[in-house]
Amino acid sequence: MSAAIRFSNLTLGYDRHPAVHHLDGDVETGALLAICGPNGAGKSTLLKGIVGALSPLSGTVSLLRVKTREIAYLPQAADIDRSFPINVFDVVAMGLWKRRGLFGGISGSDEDEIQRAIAAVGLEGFERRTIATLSGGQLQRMLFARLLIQDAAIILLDEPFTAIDSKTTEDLLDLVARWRDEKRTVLAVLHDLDLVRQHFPQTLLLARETIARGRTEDVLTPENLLKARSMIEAFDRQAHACARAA
Ligand SMILES: Nc1ncnc2c1ncn2[C@@H]1O[C@H](COP(=O)(O)OP(=O)(O)OP(=O)(O)O)[C@@H](O)[C@H]1O
Repeated sequence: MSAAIRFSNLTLGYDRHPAVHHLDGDVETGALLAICGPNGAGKSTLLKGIVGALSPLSGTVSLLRVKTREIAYLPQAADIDRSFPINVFDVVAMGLWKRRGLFGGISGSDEDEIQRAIAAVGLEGFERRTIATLSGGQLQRMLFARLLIQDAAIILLDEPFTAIDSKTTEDLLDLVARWRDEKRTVLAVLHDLDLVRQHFPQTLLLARETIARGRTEDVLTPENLLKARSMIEAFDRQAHACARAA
């Protein structure tokens, strides 16, 4: 298997304060990789680095044989402005713009594709509903329909199943399995370790730096999880000490 993403001594952060340190290694094409770790471990920061929303403080993240526009990214639900007056059909249609260009227009066959994606996530009949009127689960289904339309080689999901009921989670996990069968590379930030163990063969455990990566059953051991938690707690204590000294 060839690599899709390569990290080389990658450090990412904000205002020159590192949040992810010295990350090395490859993500294989077609991998189904969970990114786990305590709050503040740098998981979302890593996705932002991969998608190019955050430039490295040092080191590199390289996309191999894939262009940035071939990445689809689902941010945390909290990052989405639900007051924006737009309906479900138009949000899903936005998944096309990287393929068609901003002023490309939507053809009849595009409309069919959008309709199929809406049906695939179980939202038929919701096309003209504004996003403010959707439940949390319906909103997430809509965003998965947009990911389907993007037809991306690499798919990044940031806490896709948080606050989503078990039926919706199962339906969306079926789409993730479909992407795996299509040999797309999927990276998902997840907190539910049982779900990771059941559905994600590979895991990267982060605590600002790599604690472990590889087969999920080898990574999510009590020892590694304890180590990750202690590293984050030690870092937080340091940060408080610094703040007091300042
Ligand atoms: N925009 C930002 N500006 C400054 N610091 C930030 C910013 N976003 C995140 N951070 C900091 O970077 C660190 C890593 O945050 P990140 O959101 O990547 O963690 P996470 O592992 O995704 O956490 P969670 O599980 O809570 O979502 C944290 O200390 C956080 O406070």
